[in-house]
Amino acid sequence: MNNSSQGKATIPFTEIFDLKSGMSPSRPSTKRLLSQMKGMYTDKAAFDSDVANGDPVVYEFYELSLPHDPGELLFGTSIVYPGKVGEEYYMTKGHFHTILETGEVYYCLSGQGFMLMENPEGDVRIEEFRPGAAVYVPPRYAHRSINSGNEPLVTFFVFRADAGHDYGTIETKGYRKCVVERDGKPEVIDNERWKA
Ligand SMILES: O=P(O)(O)OC[C@H]1O[C@H](O)[C@H](O)[C@@H](O)[C@@H]1O
Ligand SMILES: [Fe+2]
Repeated sequence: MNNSSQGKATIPFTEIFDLKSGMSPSRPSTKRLLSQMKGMYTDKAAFDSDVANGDPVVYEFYELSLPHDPGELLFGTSIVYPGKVGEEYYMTKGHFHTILETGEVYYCLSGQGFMLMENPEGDVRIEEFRPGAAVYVPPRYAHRSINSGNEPLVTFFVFRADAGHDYGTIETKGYRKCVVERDGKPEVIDNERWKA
C-alpha cells in the first residue's frame, strides 16, 4: 500500500552513524555556525567577538530526508561541540514541534551535558546527558541540547516525521533558564532576557 504523501513508499534501509563521533560516512550533515544563532546568547559582546574571530561550528546534525508523513519517523545524530559564548555553553537553537503534541527521544552516545526543556505552561525541566542516557522529551516541551563537557556531545534522536520545528517562540522569547559555567561547574540560572 502506498502510504506516502510524496507518492513513494518508504522501503527498509540501514544508516551507519559512528558510535563515538556520531558522524555518518555517507551523508552530509547540517551545520549550525555561531553566526546563525544571533540573539540566542546572553553575552552579545562575546558572541560578536567569537563570530568575528572564526565563526565556529557550534553543532551539526544528520536528519535523513524521509516523507514527513504521520506514520514515518525522523532520526539521526546530533553533535554539539564543546565551547562557551562568554559563560554560556554551546547548545542547539532548541525548538518546539510544530505539532506541539509530539515527543522525541534522545540517546546519548558520548560526551556530557543537558537537555533543557520547557512547555508553554512554564514548566522547566533539565535532564542530564551522559553515555547511555536515554532522555524522553514529552509532547509540548521545547528542547535544547547543551554541551557542558570538553568533548563533543553526541546523541541519537528519533521523532515523528511530521512533527515540524517551531523556532519562532524560542527565537523571540528564549528559554526561561540558561546553563552557564561558574567556578568550573554547570549552573542553571534565570534568563535575564526572558519576557513573558
Ligand atoms: O533544530 P535545532 O534546535 O537547531 O537542533 C538541531 C537538530 O537536532 C535535534 O537532534 C533534532 O532532533 C533535530 O530535529 C534538530 O533539528
Ligand atoms: Fe525536536
